[in-house]
Order: sequence, then structure tokens, then C-alpha cells
Amino acid sequence: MSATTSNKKKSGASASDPAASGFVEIRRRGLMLVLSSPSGAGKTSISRALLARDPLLEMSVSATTRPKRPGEVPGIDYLFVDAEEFNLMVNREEFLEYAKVFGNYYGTPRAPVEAALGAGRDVLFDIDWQGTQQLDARVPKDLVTVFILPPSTRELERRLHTRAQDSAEEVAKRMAKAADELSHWPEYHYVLVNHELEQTIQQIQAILQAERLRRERQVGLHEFVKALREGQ
Ligand SMILES: Nc1nc2c(ncn2[C@@H]2O[C@H](COP(=O)(O)OP(=O)(O)O)[C@@H](O)[C@H]2O)c(=O)[nH]1
Ligand SMILES: Nc1ncnc2c1ncn2[C@@H]1O[C@H](COP(=O)(O)OP(=O)(O)O)[C@@H](O)[C@H]1O
Repeated sequence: MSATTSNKKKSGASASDPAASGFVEIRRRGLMLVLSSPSGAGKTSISRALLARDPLLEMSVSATTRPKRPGEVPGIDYLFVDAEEFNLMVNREEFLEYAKVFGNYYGTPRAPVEAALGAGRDVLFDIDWQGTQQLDARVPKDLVTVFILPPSTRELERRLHTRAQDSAEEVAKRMAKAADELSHWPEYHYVLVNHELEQTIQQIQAILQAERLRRERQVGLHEFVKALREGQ
């Protein structure tokens, strides 16, 4: 957990070592920031920028049975596994959630998420509505969900084509699913239209900044205020 602020419990304590000197610290539990959208709306681009700008944020790397795209790095973009390995991971209950999307399986490994949250780091998820529903049922308090809309259907299709990493057939499959995906927007805390990438990134940074300050995420607040009220 990361300390955000502290006050002094005993007089004469050193400011350089709050824990040893009896400072009351406010720590923060990490949060889970979920981005969902129809394929091609911009989740990957947004995620990369957020991670590059925010040292407290780390990516949840999903396991998938989907074939690797050109340029994707195993272990960074996805853990690429076959169906047999994926099933083993399901049976060993290694996933926080998993779902079938576009004919392939995708799942969120549990262990790295739990380690990050406990250490006060935030975790970013690029997962679909099915995964978001599962997380909402299991860990609602830690969850902040953002749905990204494309400016138009035509622009969505243009982005899928300009990404140029899927076959025409794959692009058609993703466009056919877009209307379905879009219907889930009311299930999310925040909804943004990704017109201009930089503006969208800044909007999500603002969400993150505010959500980090939520009272429920600040551990030790009660003791901190008690110390203040006692004049410390
Ligand atoms: N439920 C769930 N969905 C995931 C996971 N990882 C990725 N997805 C979703 O699977 C869909 C397809 O992802 P991908 O194959 O990378 O294609 P892209 O969205 O077109 O770049 C997207 O909607 C992702 O958000 C996961 O671990 N769980
Ligand atoms: N705001 C934007 N304006 C124009 N192009 C964008 C914008 N956001 C993303 N893109 C482009 O659209 C394509 C799809 O984006 P990507 O991040 O891969 O989407 P997703 O992960 O949601 O499938 C990429 O070529 C990306 O560079």
C-alpha cells in the first residue's frame, strides 16, 4: 500500500520514519480500473498511454487461446496458451474471471491482481462486458468501470481496418458483434466517447485521480482524523 499522508502520534518523532516514530499513516488499497468497448474503439491505445504515464498503475495480462498478432509480445500483451492449458488454469481456479469472446477464450489470472491491490497499486483491465459482470459480482468495492464508445460506426470500422492486424473476416466478425457489445454501456460507472485520443486519456486520468481519493479506499483515515481531533 502507498502512504498518501501522515500525522504525528507522539511528540519528538522523526519525520523521516513515520512507521517507527508513531505517525498515523493513511494508506490506500489499490483499485481495479476496467476498460471495455467494442473492438477497435481504442482500449489498447488508451491502456498503453495510461501505463506509460502512471507508475502506480499496472496492466492485468490476460491469458488467451487467440493466436498472437504481429507485434504482440507474449507475457506483455497476453499469455498465449492453447485450449488444454486454458482448461487446466480454469480447473485450478487460477482466473478471477474468464469468458469466450469471438470464438476464443480469455481469462484474468488472479494472483498478480491480488498482489498488486494488497500493495496499493492499481490494476488496469482490458476485458469485455462478461468479465466485467463477473468482477462486479466478486469484488464490487475495488472496481471502477469505464465504457468507451466510438464516435460512430463508420469510424469504428475505419479504426479496425487501419489497425491492419486482423483479416477482413476477423474485422467483419468484430463489426457484427459491435452492436451487442454497445448494449452493455449502462452497466458501467463511466461512459466516454473516444473522439480524440489525448482527451480520452486525460479524462480517464481524471477518473483515476478522483477514484483514488474515495473515502473507502483510504485505510487508516479513521485513526488519522482521531489523532487530528486529539490535537496531534
Ligand atoms: N472477459 C475477458 N475479456 C477479455 C480478456 N482479455 C481480453 N478480453 C476482451 O476480448 C476482446 C478481444 O480482445 P482482442 O483479441 O485483444 O481483440 P481487440 O479488442 O480487437 O484488440 C476485447 O473485448 C477484450 O476486452 C479477459 O481476460 N477476460
Ligand atoms: N481517438 C482515436 N482517434 C483515431 N484513431 C484511434 C483513436 N483511438 C484509437 N485509434 C486507432 O484505432 C485502432 C484501434 O485501436 P485499439 O486501441 O487497438 O482498439 P481496441 O483495443 O479497443 O480494439 C488503432 O489503429 C488505433 O491507433
